[in-house]
Amino acid sequence: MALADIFTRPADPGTVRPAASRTFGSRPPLQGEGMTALIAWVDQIAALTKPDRVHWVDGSRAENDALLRGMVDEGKLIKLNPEWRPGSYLARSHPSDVARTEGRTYIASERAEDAGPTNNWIAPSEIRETITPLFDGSMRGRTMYVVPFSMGTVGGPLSHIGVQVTDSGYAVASIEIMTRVGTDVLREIAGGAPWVKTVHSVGAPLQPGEQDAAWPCNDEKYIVHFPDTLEVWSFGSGYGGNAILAKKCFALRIASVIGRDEGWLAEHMLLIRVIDPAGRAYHVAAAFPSACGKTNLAMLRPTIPGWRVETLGDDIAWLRPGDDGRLWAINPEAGFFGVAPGTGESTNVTAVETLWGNTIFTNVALRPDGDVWWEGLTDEAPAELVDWEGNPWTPASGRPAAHPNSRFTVRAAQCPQIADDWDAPQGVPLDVILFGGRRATNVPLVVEATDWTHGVFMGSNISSERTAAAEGTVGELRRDPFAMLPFCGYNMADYFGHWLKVGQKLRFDRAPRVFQVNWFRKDSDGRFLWPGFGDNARVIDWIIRRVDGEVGAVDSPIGRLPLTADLDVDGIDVTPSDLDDLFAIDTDSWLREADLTEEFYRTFEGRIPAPLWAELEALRYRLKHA
Ligand SMILES: Nc1nc2c(ncn2[C@@H]2O[C@H](COP(=O)(O)OP(=O)(O)OP(=O)(O)O)[C@@H](O)[C@H]2O)c(=O)[nH]1
Ligand SMILES: O=C([O-])CC(=O)C(=O)O
Ligand SMILES: [Mn+2]
Repeated sequence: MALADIFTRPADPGTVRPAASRTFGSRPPLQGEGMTALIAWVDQIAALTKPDRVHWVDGSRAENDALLRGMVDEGKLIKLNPEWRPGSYLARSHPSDVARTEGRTYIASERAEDAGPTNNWIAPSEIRETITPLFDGSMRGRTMYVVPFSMGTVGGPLSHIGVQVTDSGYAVASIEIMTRVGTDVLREIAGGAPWVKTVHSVGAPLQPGEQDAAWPCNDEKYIVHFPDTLEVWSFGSGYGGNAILAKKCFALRIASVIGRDEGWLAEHMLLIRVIDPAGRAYHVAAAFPSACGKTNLAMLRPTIPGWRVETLGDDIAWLRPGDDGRLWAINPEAGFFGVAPGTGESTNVTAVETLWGNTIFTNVALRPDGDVWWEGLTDEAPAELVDWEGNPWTPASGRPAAHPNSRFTVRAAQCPQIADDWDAPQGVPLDVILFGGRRATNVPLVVEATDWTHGVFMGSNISSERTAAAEGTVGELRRDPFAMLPFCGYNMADYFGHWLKVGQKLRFDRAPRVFQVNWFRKDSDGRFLWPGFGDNARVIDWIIRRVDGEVGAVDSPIGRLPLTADLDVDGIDVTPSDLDDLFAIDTDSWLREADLTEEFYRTFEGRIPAPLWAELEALRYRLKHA
């Protein structure tokens, strides 16, 4: 018996895994117009990509086990020692395929102005001419998997369905963790539910008898979105956001366009329920750029007594105004694709506990005992490791053992503090929205927006230092409005306008309150001024007390700041002078930021909504007259 058979997955309240009852991988005998259209589309893609086999994925345990076992046999996954990490695997990507490739990511809307200046626009006909020959025969020698998935509970009022065809077993296994996969989704499609078409090929056809690579991919990469026809075509990469098309491609880029047309918002946000010492519950959504702390805040363990956080989502939230004038949110995903480095007992113990088993790790280091390791998991590195590229490693090697963008993929239901109702179809009503980024200077620990429009202005101005989550120079400051710069599927000026419009649908006294936070401010020696992680609960505490009207605030040119006495810093190493530095507002720097905002707004050639220009002028006025 294979090890994979011994270690069964724990009961998972998030999904019902159906039994594999019919011929393995064959198309289920469902009828209906929707099914006919799906079959025709699958046939068409197969005719183009020419796989050896087509496998319809049913999401069953048996199927998943067979897939993973096959990948181990082919050398594509390393099975971890089940004594330490049951049901878990390590994948090592090609060194050229370790992050999203934003330069190769396109929005192919009919009109260039619909994509806007922040996206790589390309004409649909032109890019189809470029990529069709690449997909022609691209799956030769491989299996083409047909993966029906739902974002949000199957059939839920905020949910949306997609189908990914892919020639990557790694992508299939990841989608099975990150979304709800199965025949119940096909039943929805058969019954006429609309669905998004997503096509993925690693772009590495095999000649008969040719030995496959451990991580097949292609130097040429194209991640192309067609918002007008609700399609995604991704070629050449097997990595996360490039290959799990349900995630950034569908649930953000395509969904943002659907949301624009239907009156809701698809956002790069974590989602939590915060419970105060009196037992009152509040819902908080927070938008931070990639690798800026969403997963960490989503799994927060407050260091202040009496407070509790329940996890609802760690990366994506879909927000919709309800009939009650509140803004309702769901997490459309079913798993976490989290950054490994920096995840440890002292920073995010919840994540460490979530990863006990049933996890796919990508590009972390391997221990001699068959478990995994990455920088920050423990204070001290093991004496001997195999690094993410498969080479021997010791602490003296002078390079990281795990890739800085190495990741874990694990089901949400495995998180020890997941909310019981995390997949409730109607979602939760939001009390607070946070915007944040990684800023060594200028941006205070927390500042409150005066109203919705000011909050939208704040969101449109988020900038952050670049991280390893995408290609580019780490540390360089870039503007990342709403943490959506790489993920908004349409013109960002229109997107800002859409945010203003959504605000008008909310009852003014029930709209979420908006705050900007920055856990990453440093002193002149480059030391973080704020301890972060579990102590971020202290900032949340202040925010919740603001929402309840229990504490006042100080008006500043950029928004409302806490009165120093109201921020609970009992028992942490934050001096009064640190606090001054955390909240210092340098007028000249902010005036320069305002100039940069103007420069940024001007790139949209007249499309920025007037209320945001008014906010900018008001900010300048306040700064000059402070
Ligand atoms: N100094 C400091 N670092 C933090 C804090 N929260 C998170 N980090 C670090 O920031 C990095 C990324 O954190 P994540 O929570 O994985 O970021 P994310 O926003 O979920 O990233 P994506 O999955 O790429 O969207 C990790 O190395 C964390 O250790 C904090 O409060 N303070
Ligand atoms: O999409 C990815 O590859 C990883 C991710 O979550 C991000 O970059 O925000
Ligand atoms: Mn994350």
